Amino acid sequence: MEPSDYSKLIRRDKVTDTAATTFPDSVEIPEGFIRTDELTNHGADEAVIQQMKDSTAEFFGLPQESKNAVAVRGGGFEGFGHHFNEPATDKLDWAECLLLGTQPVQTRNMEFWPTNPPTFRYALDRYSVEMTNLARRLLGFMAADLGVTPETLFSAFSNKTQSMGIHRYPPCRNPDKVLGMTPHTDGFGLTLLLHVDDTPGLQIRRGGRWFPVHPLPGAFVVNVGDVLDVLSNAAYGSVEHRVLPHAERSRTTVVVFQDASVDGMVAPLPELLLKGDEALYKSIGRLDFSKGHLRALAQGTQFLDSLKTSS
Ligand SMILES: O=C(O)CCC(=O)C(=O)O
Ligand SMILES: [Fe+2]
Repeated sequence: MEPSDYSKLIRRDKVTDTAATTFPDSVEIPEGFIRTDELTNHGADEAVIQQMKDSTAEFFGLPQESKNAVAVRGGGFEGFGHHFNEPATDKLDWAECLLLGTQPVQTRNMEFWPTNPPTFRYALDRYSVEMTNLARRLLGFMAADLGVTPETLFSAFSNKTQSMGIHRYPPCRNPDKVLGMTPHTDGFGLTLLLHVDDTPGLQIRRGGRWFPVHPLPGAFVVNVGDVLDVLSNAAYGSVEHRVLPHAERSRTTVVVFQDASVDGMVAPLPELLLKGDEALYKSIGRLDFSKGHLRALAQGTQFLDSLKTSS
């Protein structure tokens, strides 16, 4: 793998359009939305990725009662079902989703890990490790870009929670009437999104407008979450995104969230502040951060705004 390929992702200035996107040349790719469209040699094992895709597609193809074997229970997050329906709008997102905690290994709730298809658990386990490693490679380049030691970012991310959202958005004849996923920013460190098929649907908001992110074969979409936004002291901004359903085709994605914190806190990296940077965010405990993030989502507000030191 060529380091230069990774460093391309980290650029925060103008990134020129590639064939796979619909960003007009004049539009800057949003800060912090570090896309891996040129990065087909990301170093993750293709066989593992393929098995993850195949198992995912097989799982969603099963009859409803099979999928409900791992249905979400009570007020819990993990399991299969309809998550993310916005109480404020009373609208159900046009999606089915399997949510799982995948790392650290000892925190896994295996009752939510499907045994059908029989390859799924194995695929999930191997994919989980590949994504931990891919994130680590990205973090190495981010550290260089931020001017901090790699260990600073590695330790912020190591042994933290990794979770997966495995989504299927069925086709919808009235795509303008519903959303596949409500606008939000991700409430973790780093998000690694794999398109299982080539159906478009993901959009990001920039300057009040929505821009489509088209799937590119063999590439990951890498999204900065709110936690990394704070850790990087706003060098990498998280970006609001949403999913629109497609009129004729279903769309399936596997989304991995790598969490991060420093001594249980979400705060600008001390090493950045030691260099003399002014903290742009207040520090907050990891749990309070989650609560605030969820509350803001329900209210349709931006949680990070409330953490800005200038506000
Ligand atoms: O499926 C997608 O394209 C996006 C999913 C997403 O934004 C999420 O799981 O947070
Ligand atoms: Fe998201």
